[in-house]
Amino acid sequence: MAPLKILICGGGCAGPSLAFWLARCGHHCTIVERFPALRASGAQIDLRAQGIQVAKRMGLLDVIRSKLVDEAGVVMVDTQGNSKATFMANKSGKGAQTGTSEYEIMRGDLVRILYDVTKDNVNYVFGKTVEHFEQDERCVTVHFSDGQIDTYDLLVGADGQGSRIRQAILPPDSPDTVRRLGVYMGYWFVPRADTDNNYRKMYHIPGSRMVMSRVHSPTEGQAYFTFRDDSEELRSLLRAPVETQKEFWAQKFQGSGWQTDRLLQGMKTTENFYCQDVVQIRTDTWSKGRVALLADAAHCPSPLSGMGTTGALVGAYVLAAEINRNSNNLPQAFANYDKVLRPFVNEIQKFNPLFVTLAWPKTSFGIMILHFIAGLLAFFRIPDIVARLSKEEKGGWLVPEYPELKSALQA
Ligand SMILES: Cc1cc2nc3c(=O)[nH]c(=O)nc-3n(C[C@H](O)[C@H](O)[C@H](O)COP(=O)(O)OP(=O)(O)OC[C@H]3O[C@@H](n4cnc5c(N)ncnc54)[C@H](O)[C@@H]3O)c2cc1C
Repeated sequence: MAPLKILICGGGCAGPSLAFWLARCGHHCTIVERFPALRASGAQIDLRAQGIQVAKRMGLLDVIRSKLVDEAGVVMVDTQGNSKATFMANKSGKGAQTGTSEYEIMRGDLVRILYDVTKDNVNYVFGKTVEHFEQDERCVTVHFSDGQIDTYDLLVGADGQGSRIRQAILPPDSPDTVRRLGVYMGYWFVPRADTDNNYRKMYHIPGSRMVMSRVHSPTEGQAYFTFRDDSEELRSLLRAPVETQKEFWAQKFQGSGWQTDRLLQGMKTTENFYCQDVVQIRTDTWSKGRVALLADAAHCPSPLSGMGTTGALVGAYVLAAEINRNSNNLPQAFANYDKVLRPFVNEIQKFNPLFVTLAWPKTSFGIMILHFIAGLLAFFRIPDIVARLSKEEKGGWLVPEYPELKSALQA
């Protein structure tokens, strides 16, 4: 079969994972990334469940292990920093992961790992994007932001939850694909304090607010500020200049106890600042003609799920295999991709809205109840026992075998 000429829009976690497999199968891949350089930023992400198996099949587990963040578990604290409940990571190698995965890694480190294993046989173009495209039964003609025009056998949108490729292929009357979960989140890096240890700290504040801190290096940590609000007005905050966004977080949390003021102080000078409306992407349309969507662009499960990166690695593996198997028949490739992956995606997107109400209590009384219940569960080690007795594979979905990908890797 003739190799395909493939354009992937987005050089985050999913785009390079897809190119990893396709390039090894002999296809010609170009990745266009809007950011002017490798966007190796972001906070701590985790690899879980079937994502660990795919990373293993990519031969990347050892290099990922060498970059893991040492996080022992999660502690809920009160205003004085006293522990109210502690949940340990399950590092026994048996059963399922708990809130802290065995594979916690900084997003920047994973992006760099994926870039390093693809840069020699994938063409990366930074500071450029797809302005628009048109397609017929023979090719996709892509118009780039620098005025260049080129044709490809296929185009993949791996451009994250706000995907412009998705917006271009979805039918105009398609139901709302962005499901807002009613939580806003801002996170940034802060200098590590002497009192910081390798536990993630979680501090609840009346007014449905919650702050988390974790550390990832001898000198640096991360602050996560979150609150529950499903009003529309705040959405414009995400489009405001960074200084306005910072002002917002400072006003909303200043003087709220525990270490919030120290973490807000760190925000003023941080170079790693990121804000988001917590959403899921749900759509029945993952492809149109010669254009397909991948990972967050197709099925972002939300950061609350801890499954975004796993979804990216697993989705890239399935899409690459189906494109490679059906390179003469792309509609078949995309239909198989949907059929094989959809049950896994349905599993990682399972979400009960009650979780948000319970996890961000509104009043001091609500926080007291949360601490009491969490304390009981932690005391009897219920999450730990449940995790050890559970299966890691989400929903029992097994990563499909594609022997040709394995052979391509060994070649
Ligand atoms: C800067 C950043 C920080 C993040 N931090 C966290 C975090 O701390 N915790 C967490 O759970 N998740 C985080 N995420 C999301 C997480 O990486 C993804 O949920 C997950 O890894 C799935 O990967 P993805 O490749 O689909 O999306 P992403 O990793 O979001 O990658 C999408 C890529 O596409 C690029 N892009 C977007 N639009 C265009 C365009 N029009 N043209 C070309 N390129 C485009 C983006 O710059 C990005 O490099 C972050 C994402 C980004 C971009």
